[in-house]
Amino acid sequence: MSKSVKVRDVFIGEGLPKICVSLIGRTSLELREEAALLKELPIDIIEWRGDYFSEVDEIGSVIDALHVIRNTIGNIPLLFTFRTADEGGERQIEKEAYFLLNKRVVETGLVDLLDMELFTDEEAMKEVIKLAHGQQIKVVLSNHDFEITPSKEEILSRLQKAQQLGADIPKIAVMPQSVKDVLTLLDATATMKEIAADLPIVTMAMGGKGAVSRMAGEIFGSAITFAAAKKASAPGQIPIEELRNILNILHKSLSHS
Ligand SMILES: O=C1C[C@@](O)(C(=O)O)C[C@@H](O)[C@@H]1O
Repeated sequence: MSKSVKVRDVFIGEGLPKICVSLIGRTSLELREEAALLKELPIDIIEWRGDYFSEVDEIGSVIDALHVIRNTIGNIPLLFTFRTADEGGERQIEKEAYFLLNKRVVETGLVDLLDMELFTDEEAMKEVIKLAHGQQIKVVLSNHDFEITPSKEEILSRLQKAQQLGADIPKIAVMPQSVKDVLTLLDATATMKEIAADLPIVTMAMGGKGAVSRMAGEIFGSAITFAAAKKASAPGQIPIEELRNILNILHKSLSHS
């Protein structure tokens, strides 16, 4: 039985995969409007994609925007992510600025989860993880491959590396070039679930071919699925209401088996 991760009232890794939707506003005003919209939808977690924010270089503006988001979304768990251009994000950032931003966000205590990219400076990353854990913030260590799907062994080794570095939730997103690649991702997910049974993991194959991986997490072992509100934050995301229905259908089938 795998251990779940509790953020506010949400148990990640138990029951249905949790639906996460990204805030991708460029200004504080846009973020407020988006957050108000998301609050009314059947979602479990909100991700703020800080790399979309036009004032992300100004720590003060980031903190102000965080207050706006937190005040708007109430008790919904908030994940902060700065996705670098190297891994499919909106902009590039110096390593030092990346860690400083993540540290400052953690220090506010306004977020519940923090995403950091796996392939970066490990010492600096460990320091932020320690800081986050001191604030009861859970850490997602992620990796994105927008070109290909690595081998099963490589996917497993990346997820395990995330686990060894102290992730509460290891995550990987890959791009399938074929249907077999989707199977590779699902196979790696199911295997990781068996060998790392005490941690929830998050996996997805992006693009149209990979969409099934965003629906079938409860079967194969992925604990969070990212859905699209008005605009997707990655290729292949499914609209929230449709995804919710599919998750419910698969959940029912599993409880009958
Ligand atoms: O890492 C992820 C997953 C994602 O890339 C996806 O494929 O749904 C979407 C991103 O916003 C998020 O940070």
